[in-house]
Amino acid sequence: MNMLTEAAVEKKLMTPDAATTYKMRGEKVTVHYGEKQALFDVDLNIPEKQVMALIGPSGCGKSTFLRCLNRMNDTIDIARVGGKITLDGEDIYDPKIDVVELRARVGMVFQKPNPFPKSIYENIAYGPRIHGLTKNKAELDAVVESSLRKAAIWNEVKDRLQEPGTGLSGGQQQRLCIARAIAVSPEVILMDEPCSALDPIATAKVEELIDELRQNYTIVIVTHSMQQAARVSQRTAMFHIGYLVEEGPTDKMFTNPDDKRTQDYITGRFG
Ligand SMILES: Nc1ncnc2c1ncn2[C@@H]1O[C@H](COP(=O)(O)OP(=O)(O)OP(=O)(O)O)[C@@H](O)[C@H]1O
Repeated sequence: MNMLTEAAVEKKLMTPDAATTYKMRGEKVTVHYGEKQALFDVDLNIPEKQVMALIGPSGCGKSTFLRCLNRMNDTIDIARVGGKITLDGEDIYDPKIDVVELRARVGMVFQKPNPFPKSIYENIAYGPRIHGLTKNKAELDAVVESSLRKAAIWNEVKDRLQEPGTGLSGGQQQRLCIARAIAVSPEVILMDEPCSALDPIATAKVEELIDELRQNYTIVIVTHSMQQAARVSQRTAMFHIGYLVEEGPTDKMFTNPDDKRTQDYITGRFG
């Protein structure tokens, strides 16, 4: 394939149109924390096998929206979610939905790497074991290895699988947490500022990994770094005080946004 064709194919992949498959759809999503409303009628669809960045000033509702996508807000007593969110067309707030299974399909990686206080091996093996994904030790070993390979950390840990996960560097711990999310074969991976606790070298590795992962997974990432959003995402959604301001191809959002608030935010005028 020549360069031009490759670029055209890439562009097509990156530009959702009528043929785009949306992995998740959010329709009129609202969230209240007690009396306080944190999200107002957010309509936002998540294209399959792309990276979508959620940006906006502190407190605008990015993490709140992210947490709606795998019902993590259910764990906050005062949170109430309204509207509709679907995964492959299925309403994830339907009472029939098994939330544990949903969170395996829509995995999450947090701001601060949070490995279990167990061995590197156990950190990865735990999920497949409780979800009954493997039949025996050999299969479990294979899942552990392939998850660590997909998270680009296998070579660094293969000789120390029985050592504690908490003994790794911050960047390694975050890739371990990504491997742990991958181990239960998710379809979507949610990342809430996954690099904010990492140094620039570890950040670069995680960003490289995110770029590789989008071949197989749908990724939604909350980030405060405009550079990071520009580097890793194909689509960007801008939030402001609980509202979705606009959403579009990352290139366009960073060069020619429709809304002045986006322009102001990406040029550092507020936030
Ligand atoms: N557990 C909670 N209880 C009460 N209010 C909350 C809770 N979590 C978030 N909020 C409020 O909801 C609003 C949106 O918060 P959220 O954390 O989603 O914003 P954010 O854009 O992710 O912010 P940041 O960039 O600072 O992480 C804020 O006003 C926040 O104070």
